[in-house]
Amino acid sequence: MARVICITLNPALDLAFELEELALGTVNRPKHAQLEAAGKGVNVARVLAALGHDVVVSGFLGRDNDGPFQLAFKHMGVTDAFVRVSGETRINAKLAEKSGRVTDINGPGIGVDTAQVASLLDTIEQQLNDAPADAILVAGSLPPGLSLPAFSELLTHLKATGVPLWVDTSGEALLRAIEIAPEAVKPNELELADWAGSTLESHDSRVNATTRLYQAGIKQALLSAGAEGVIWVNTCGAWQATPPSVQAVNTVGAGDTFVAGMLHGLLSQQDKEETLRFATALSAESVRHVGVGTTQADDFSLLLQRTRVQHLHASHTEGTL
Ligand SMILES: Nc1ncnc2c1ncn2[C@@H]1O[C@H](COP(=O)(O)OP(=O)(O)O)[C@@H](O)[C@H]1O
Ligand SMILES: O=P(O)(O)OC[C@H]1O[C@](O)(COP(=O)(O)O)[C@@H](O)[C@@H]1O
Repeated sequence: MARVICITLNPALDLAFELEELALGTVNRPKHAQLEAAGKGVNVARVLAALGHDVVVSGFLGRDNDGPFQLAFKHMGVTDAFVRVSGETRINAKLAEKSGRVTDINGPGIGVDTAQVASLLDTIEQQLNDAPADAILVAGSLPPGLSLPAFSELLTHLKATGVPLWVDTSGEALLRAIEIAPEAVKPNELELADWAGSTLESHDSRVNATTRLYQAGIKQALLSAGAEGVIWVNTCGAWQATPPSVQAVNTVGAGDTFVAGMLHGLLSQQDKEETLRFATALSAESVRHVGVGTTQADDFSLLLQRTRVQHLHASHTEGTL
């Protein structure tokens, strides 16, 4: 069992709607709606805790609506080390259609100030004094008020603790994170396209971009591309994983499930291919329903068997690793 600190700087209550088809500019009446404490680090924590790890959740939470989060943390069995700030945590709408298409409406979130960022760092330091951690994850977008230089500074401090730092973010924050060279990053192909300087639609372009991420100093460079699967480049080489074909009902949380699966495998000292197979199968499991993936699904072993993992030919990364 590992101890992991999952930081969500901008958490959310996810309001998931299940619709036949989204009709713009009119009243939609979904068959099903669900409100759940979420945000990238919270979702990763949910999966890791279910897999038996000791998890601390932190970041910034609005004081005025933290009830659903407190309940969720209790249910998950994680330690709540969120810094409370005044106001309400955002609600993100997730509109899932029968076709599998999902429209995300992610609010800006509540503002934080310099003192609250300092308080977050103190909280993490306190957690590390209480007990060592095996990994720190920073996941999701930045809340208003947290500038890019302040984010870089935060990551620099976290990296300086010596605990392997994993980052999953997007936009300018991703570019800043790559500059800091954490242990691992896991963008999707749209999120990495800006940094890569081109779209990442082809397999070769994805392998090249992930290899470049590794060369930029990121020891575990991971790129996900939905149903197309994953590229992973690390010191031992490059791998590709292709998930089994599943009926996609709601893809929200797939990336978070994948990150949690990778952390689980690596922190449990599992073999690399086994780790990648597990994380990919678990993320494919997650898209069949609202929320994160579970190993409790009846057919999980079948999903594992149907996940293809390939050690890429040396020519893909020749002279680079
Ligand atoms: N339609 C799908 N079918 C099967 N697996 C999927 C599908 N969409 C996502 N996944 C799995 O979830 C992982 C993460 O999904 P992706 O959409 O790339 O991440 P993010 O949620 O961060 O955008 C993929 O690498 C894949 O293993
Ligand atoms: O912080 P951001 O980038 O707005 O993302 C937050 C959203 O991402 C999620 O964590 C889902 O992320 P993934 O689909 O990438 O796994 C939602 O729960 C949440 O609403």
